Amino acid sequence: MVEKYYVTYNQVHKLCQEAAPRILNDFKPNLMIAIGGGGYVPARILRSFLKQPGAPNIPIQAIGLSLYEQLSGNDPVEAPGTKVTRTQWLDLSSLEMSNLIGKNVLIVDEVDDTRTTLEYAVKELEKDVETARKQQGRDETTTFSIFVLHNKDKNKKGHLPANMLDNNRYLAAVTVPDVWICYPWEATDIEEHDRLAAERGI
Ligand SMILES: O=P(O)(O)OC[C@H]1O[C@H](OP(=O)(O)OP(=O)(O)O)[C@H](O)[C@@H]1O
Ligand SMILES: Nc1nc2[nH]cnc2c(=O)[nH]1
Repeated sequence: MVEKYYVTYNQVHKLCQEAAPRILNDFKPNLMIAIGGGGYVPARILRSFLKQPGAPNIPIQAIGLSLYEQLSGNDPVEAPGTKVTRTQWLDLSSLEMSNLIGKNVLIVDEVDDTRTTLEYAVKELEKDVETARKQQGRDETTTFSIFVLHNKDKNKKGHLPANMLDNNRYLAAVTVPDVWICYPWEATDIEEHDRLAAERGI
């Protein structure tokens, strides 16, 4: 049986709060790309902590990527599928893509497990932005950084660009062992979830 860690909304909120100064100082994001569904809530919480007086909110764009499938009816633990499925992507022909050119883009997800999803997101976004940049004849560099709530300390199947890791453009709020993390937005009984978090949270 895989060990489960229960995380509360409060903990997620505080992890975003604690990470925000480093993100502002080092990544200086102009916009966030949340990987749905798990990246949406942290991205929205983070936006409030990244807000600078007098400046507008940092926009959040969304992509939907799915790799995991539920193992059995009521067990929250899921198994990785064989390929990443795009359930939502940026519109390549629209402002969405040209908005990324020359910007500091922060990719947000809740968990880095096998790293397959993040590898896919970074590769595909870099490729599409480069295509848009060339099409528009622009000469600006787009810089991607990553924020996740939890990174699992394990051998990764997926890989991130060396310059992203070398330049510290990857931030995990917490590094955890290879356990299954249960997030509050997945709970169907939040009171029970919070009870379990109090008993055996991180
Ligand atoms: O590092 P990896 O092994 O790729 O796993 C991480 C991904 O798995 C989860 O997504 P999931 O496929 O469950 O989709 P969901 O967010 O819509 O639930 C999670 O939200 C990450 O995106
Ligand atoms: N909820 C959840 N989703 C995941 N996707 C990959 N690993 C995990 C995990 O530990 N918890």
